[in-house]
This record gives sequence, C-alpha cells and structure tokens, in this order.
Amino acid sequence: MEERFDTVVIGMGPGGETVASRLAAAGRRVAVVERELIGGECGYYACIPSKTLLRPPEVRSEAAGAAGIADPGLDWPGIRNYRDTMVRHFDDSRQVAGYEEQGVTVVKRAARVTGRDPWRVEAAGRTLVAPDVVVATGSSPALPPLPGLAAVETWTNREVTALERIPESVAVIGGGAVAVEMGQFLARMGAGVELLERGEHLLGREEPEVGEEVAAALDRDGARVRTGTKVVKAFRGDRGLSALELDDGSGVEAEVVLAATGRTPNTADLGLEEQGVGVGRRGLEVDDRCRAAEGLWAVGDVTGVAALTHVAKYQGRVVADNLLGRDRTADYTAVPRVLFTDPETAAVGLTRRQAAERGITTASAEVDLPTELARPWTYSTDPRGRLGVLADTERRVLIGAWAVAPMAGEWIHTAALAVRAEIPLAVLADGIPQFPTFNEAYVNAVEKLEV
Ligand SMILES: Cc1cc2nc3c(=O)[nH]c(=O)nc-3n(C[C@H](O)[C@H](O)[C@H](O)COP(=O)(O)OP(=O)(O)OC[C@H]3O[C@@H](n4cnc5c(N)ncnc54)[C@H](O)[C@@H]3O)c2cc1C
Ligand SMILES: NC(=O)c1ccc[n+]([C@@H]2O[C@H](COP(=O)([O-])OP(=O)(O)OC[C@H]3O[C@@H](n4cnc5c(N)ncnc54)[C@H](O)[C@@H]3O)[C@@H](O)[C@H]2O)c1
Repeated sequence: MEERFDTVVIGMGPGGETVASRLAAAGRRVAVVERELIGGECGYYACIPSKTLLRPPEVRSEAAGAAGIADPGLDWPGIRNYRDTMVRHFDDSRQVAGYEEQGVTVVKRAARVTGRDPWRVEAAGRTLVAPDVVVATGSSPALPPLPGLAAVETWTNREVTALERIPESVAVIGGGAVAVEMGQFLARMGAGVELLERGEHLLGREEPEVGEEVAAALDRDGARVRTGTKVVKAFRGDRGLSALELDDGSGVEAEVVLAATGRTPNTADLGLEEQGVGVGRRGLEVDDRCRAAEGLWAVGDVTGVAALTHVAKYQGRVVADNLLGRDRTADYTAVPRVLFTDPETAAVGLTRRQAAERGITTASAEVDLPTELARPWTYSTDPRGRLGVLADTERRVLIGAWAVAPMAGEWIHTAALAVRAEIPLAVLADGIPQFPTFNEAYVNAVEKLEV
C-alpha cells in the first residue's frame, strides 16, 4: 500500500531534523526515515560526545592557569557517565515519540528511492510517496586504503567517542579536525598519543599558523605530532600491539589506531543513480537552493559542501523555506570553522591562499593577544593567543579571520558577521568593544591593516 505525504525526509541527523520539524510545525504531512538513531552521527558519535568529553580536561587546564586554584582532578567514570547521558544512552525513543506527537510518520529503517514523478521511497516494506524528498543521510568515516588495517585494533569517530576505557596508547592517522580534538582529549586523559599527518601542517585547509599553534598545544599536552609522513602498512606487532610502518622506514606501535582521515557521503544503496540522479565522489551535488533534481533536495554532509552541523542546519532552513513557498538561496561566505581544542581554533571566510587563487588583492594583520590586550592576563597566568585578519584592499572589508585562543569559537562570530555583512573596515576600526575582552583584538588588528 502506498502512503502519501507532502515530503519524505531520509536521514534524521541535524540536517534532516531541521527540515522535518519546520515542515511539521507548518502543518505539512511529513514522513521521516532513519536507519539508526534520530539525532544522527552528530548527536551520538560526533559533535555531542566529543565536545562533552573535551570539556572536563579543558576546565582542568583552565584552572591550572588561573591564580590560586588547587588542581581539580579528572574522574573518568564521572566523565564517561555524563557522556552517556548526553548521548541519551543510544536511545532515541523520546525523539521518535516527540515527532509522532507532532503528526510526523517515523520509520526506523534504511530507505531506498525506488521511483520518481512522484518520488517513491521504500523502507521497512512500506512505500512512501511524495512530490518532494529530502536526502539528509550524512557521511561515514573514510578509512585510509592501508594494507593490514583490518588486522589491527582500528577505531573511527564512533569508537573513540563511545570509548569505555582510556587506552594506553593511540596512533592517530590524520591531522584534521577529529585527530586534533580527540588526540588532545586522549593525551590529556593519560594515553600516549602520536598523530601521523601526511600533509605539511596539521589542519591543512586553514592558515599554516593555525596548524602550528595546535601542534604546539598538543606538544604541551605530551602528544607527538609528525607531519609530512605517510603510513605504508599496518600489522600486528610482536607484543600484540597495533603496528604501523611509515614511509621513512620507522614504525609506531600503539594499543589502538584511530583513523581520522575524512568522511565519505552516505549515498550508497539509496538507489539514486537508478532514478537518473548523478552522485559524485563528494556527494549529492546541489544548487544554491539545495536542490539536486526536481523535487529532490539534499542537506548536510551528503552534499559535500562542508561537513559541519551548523551548515547542515542552515541548509535545512533553506530547504524548509523553499518547500514552504519562501524562495531562498544559500550563502556560504561566512561559515565559522571552530575546533574545540584548548585553546580553541576558529576561522571564517577565506585563507590567504584561497584569496590569492581568486585574484583578490589583500592585506593581512596579526595580533599577539597577550602583548596587546589585558583579557588574556586576567584570564590566565600563562596567557596565549593570536588573531589574524585578512582584508580585501579594494572593497575595504574583511574577507577572512582566524584565531587560536580561549573562547575563540565564540568571538570568531564578530568576524563572521563582518565578513557576511561586508562591514566597512572603517566601521570595525571605530568599534567600542567591551574592556577587557578578546573582542578588543579586532580593533587592534584592523588598525594594523595596510589598506
Ligand atoms: C568526531 C566528530 C566531531 C564533530 N564535531 C562537530 C562539531 O563540534 N561541530 C560541527 O559543526 N560539526 C561537527 N562534526 C561534523 C558533524 O557531525 C556533521 O557535519 C553532522 O553530523 C552532519 O549532519 P547531517 O544531518 O548531514 O548527517 P548525520 O549527522 O550524519 O546524520 C545522517 C543520518 O542519516 C541516517 N541515514 C543514512 N543513510 C540512511 C538511509 N539510507 N536511510 C535512512 N537513514 C539513513 C544515518 O543513520 C544518520 O542518522 C563532527 C564530526 C565528527 C566525526
Ligand atoms: N569542531 C568541529 O566542527 C568538528 C570536529 C570534528 C570533525 N568535524 C568535521 O568532520 C570532518 C571529518 O573530520 P576528519 O578529521 O576525519 O577529516 P579532515 O578532513 O578534517 O582531516 C583529515 C586529515 O587526514 C589527513 N589524511 C588523510 N588520509 C591520510 C593518510 N592516509 N595518512 C595520513 N594522513 C591522512 C588529511 O591530510 C587531513 O589532514 C571534518 O572535516 C569536519 O568538517 C568538525
């Protein structure tokens, strides 16, 4: 039997949830299909557990830098139990009930698209028919093609965020977002950690200064960072440990190998190609309204735009508006990119290299926060932090910024707004930021720009 809806949403991570809840609130007939847990990778194996785990060691380190505070101890069972609460003990029954109360049909099984005009989605033996389908199926870890990897204890984001015990030692393949966040967490919890990044810098898509600052922070926490290194094979070592051989002939042994080498969009088995919808290596390509084909929309990691929850949610708002008759296009000029390391790394807009590739004439400036501001000193007896800004000298606006400093993930939003709203440099320089805050650094940085 066919069941008819206005919209079927496949995948209920943050992207799918945003679309479904907005359409349901507007009175549309909505069906959602989720093969695992409502809340998606973000809620159970990514953002939520990782940020929950990172916070206690961060508080401890902040306390160490504040005058007159005795060293607070870390209590792993307490940390683990709160992580378990935050991931709802892997139980989404309240979320299912919540959507059903709003009149949404919830199907907990894998979905497959089996027809179009109108779209037909099959799941759990049911056929859901709608003029519009939203694909919000997220992404999965992309394992490196490494001979022998299956023979060693290999973790991905799933195992590392759900860990029950801190391993003795971890070899992390990769030097991106997951590697630096979870590498720092593990090192701070007492594991021996070694990061193996093939690129020249950690966080290679950011300004090199960001990677350098994060490498220094990891070094302070006792983690070893090797860049420009290639892992050539994995094997079980003599003492039963996981062993990796590197291209310079050296080796690394660890209890666990953490593969943190990027993501693959979840498009396999969706049946899209059979319906004439092309799927690329980066995912399901969408236009600026997040439309992949007539009546077929996509949001989140599966689009390959940026593997970030706030981008998935933003695209969800864009799609919901379009489906509700409010024409809306997406603008990605000012997406914040924050890593919850200690200190936090934050960036927005273009890097110098990206600006040069686009032929933009730029000026950049940097502020060493403890040299120029009071806040780093009132915050910590061992103050650190840098802010960099990048301006378009013709348009006289900011086009990018980066910071590695306490709470940078909060105050990078000043730059995000400036980039998106094209606030003139003269207005930024004329700002009156509260004293003493980290936000004061923007006035110093903009005043230094040679424009
Ligand atoms: C360790 C880690 C930490 C992260 N931390 C952050 C962070 O702090 N901030 C941030 O912005 N981003 C973070 N991210 C990225 C963030 O997790 C993703 O960008 C986000 O989850 C994407 O949301 P989504 O809705 O596209 O997909 P997902 O959250 O991946 O959800 C997709 C859902 O679709 C379901 N699904 C897939 N295929 C089917 C099918 N055929 N049928 C039915 N259901 C299906 C899946 O089961 C899943 O529940 C982190 C990622 C990792 C790995
Ligand atoms: N705070 C956050 O917002 C946050 C936190 C974690 C993850 N994320 C998202 O999740 C995505 C996935 O994270 P990730 O860390 O898995 O991917 P990533 O793309 O951030 O980093 C992968 C890194 O692995 C390296 N690499 C790839 N293959 C390698 C190999 N064989 N040997 C050595 N190095 C190799 C790459 O050069 C790159 O530096 C991120 O891009 C980010 O969008 C966001």
